Amino acid sequence: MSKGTLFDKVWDLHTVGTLASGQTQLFIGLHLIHEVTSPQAFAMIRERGLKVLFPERTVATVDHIVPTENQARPFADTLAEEMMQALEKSCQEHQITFYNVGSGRQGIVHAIAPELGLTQPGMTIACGDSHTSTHGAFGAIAFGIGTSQVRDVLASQTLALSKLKVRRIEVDGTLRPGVYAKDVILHIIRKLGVKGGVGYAYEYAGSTFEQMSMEERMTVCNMSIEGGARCGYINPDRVTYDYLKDREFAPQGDDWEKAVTWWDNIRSDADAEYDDVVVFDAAEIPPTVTWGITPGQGIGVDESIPTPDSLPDSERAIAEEAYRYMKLQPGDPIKGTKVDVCFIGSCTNGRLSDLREAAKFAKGRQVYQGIKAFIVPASEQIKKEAEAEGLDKIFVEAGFEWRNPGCSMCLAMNPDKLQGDQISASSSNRNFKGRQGSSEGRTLLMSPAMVVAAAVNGKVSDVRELLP
Ligand SMILES: CC(C)[C@H](C(=O)O)[C@@H](O)C(=O)O
Repeated sequence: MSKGTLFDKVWDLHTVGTLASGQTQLFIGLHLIHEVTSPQAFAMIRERGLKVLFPERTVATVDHIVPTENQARPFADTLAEEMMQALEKSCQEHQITFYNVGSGRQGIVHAIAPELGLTQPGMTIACGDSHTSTHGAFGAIAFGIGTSQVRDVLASQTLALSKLKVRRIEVDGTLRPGVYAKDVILHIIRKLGVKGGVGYAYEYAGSTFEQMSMEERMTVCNMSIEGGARCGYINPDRVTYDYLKDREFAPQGDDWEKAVTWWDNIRSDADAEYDDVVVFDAAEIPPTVTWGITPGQGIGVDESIPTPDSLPDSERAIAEEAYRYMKLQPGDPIKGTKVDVCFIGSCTNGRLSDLREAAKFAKGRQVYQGIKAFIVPASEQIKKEAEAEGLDKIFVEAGFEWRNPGCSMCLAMNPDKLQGDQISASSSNRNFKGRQGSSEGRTLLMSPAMVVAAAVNGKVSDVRELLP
């Protein structure tokens, strides 16, 4: 095996050859598909009379368009119903495993592949979805692709790609109470910028990530793309193996031990060389909230919205645009900003540990009058497990709605949308203009615990004040 970073090793091991363009033809071990970016890819396959080369390496589910309330078919939204039917038909035609609504395994694609044990260290994983970087939490090289690349993977199980540089992002120390994985990644993006990672894979290393659970690691890797990095990963370790052991598609019996030995070998070597290294101190990371229209416009909950003169030249224009769109004043504290809607869910923060943490703060409290607050588990399995623990009851008693799994109001391709210029406290990953279903809707990104704090106070609040 070659020496170097995990990225280098996995890349080399999956290289089929070098193309005339100079790009690498890279073998993709696991291909995940959903209803939004696959229909045209299948149409192109049909037009060219091609077939899916390795149907057993593609797994499908439906997530973006699924209603979280009334899931009766046909869906009321005809476009959603068409996408659903197209996926059902294509999967049947090409013998692709499809985890449909009600299968017990449906959910956001980035939640179900790990929970089924499909996502494993050392793999190359692609999906027509930018948040595919999530799977890097397992030490896989996983990235989002466009529809024509979905076609390429279906037809050839390979992609034409240029190799990325690797930046090691080291965070050391213990997070302070009320500070979560979400705050870590929002802080990294705040410091390195939304374009800082362009051309890089991010390797997250250091004791802070080592102490994190797999679900927390997924939250971090998930938002790599929001920092401009096509993929982000964490070297596999005991935490990774404990999570994977005995999952349905994880190696079993003798194969398990062989796999662990192999996974240990693909970790970055201690003397690996990086194109860049950045170091952060965990103790300096505050509960973070975005105030603007990019995930890089984040501040500590007790900070004020930055004034133009406090910003570097390169950030002023986007800040001006953000003040206008968000209807927020530079210099004002973010704490106390009134919110209308509170959303907990998404591939970033809709997992069981997120719901458990949110429930701790919701227990015995009440959603503030007039606030719409709802919880969307990321998968059917998460929903079932949460219900078995009684988390749904805690939320409902506190005044939250308890919904069915899907991407929901992260991007509002289903009926869950903001109205007019409503402002949301959201555990999702993007605060772009119009992201949550209304062309004037405003999004404040934060951790699930911070969303609960906003829900019970009706305004942006510091979750540390709710700590026991
Ligand atoms: C629909 C899909 C192409 C899109 C993405 O790639 O990220 C979506 O998941 C998102 O989060 O905006």
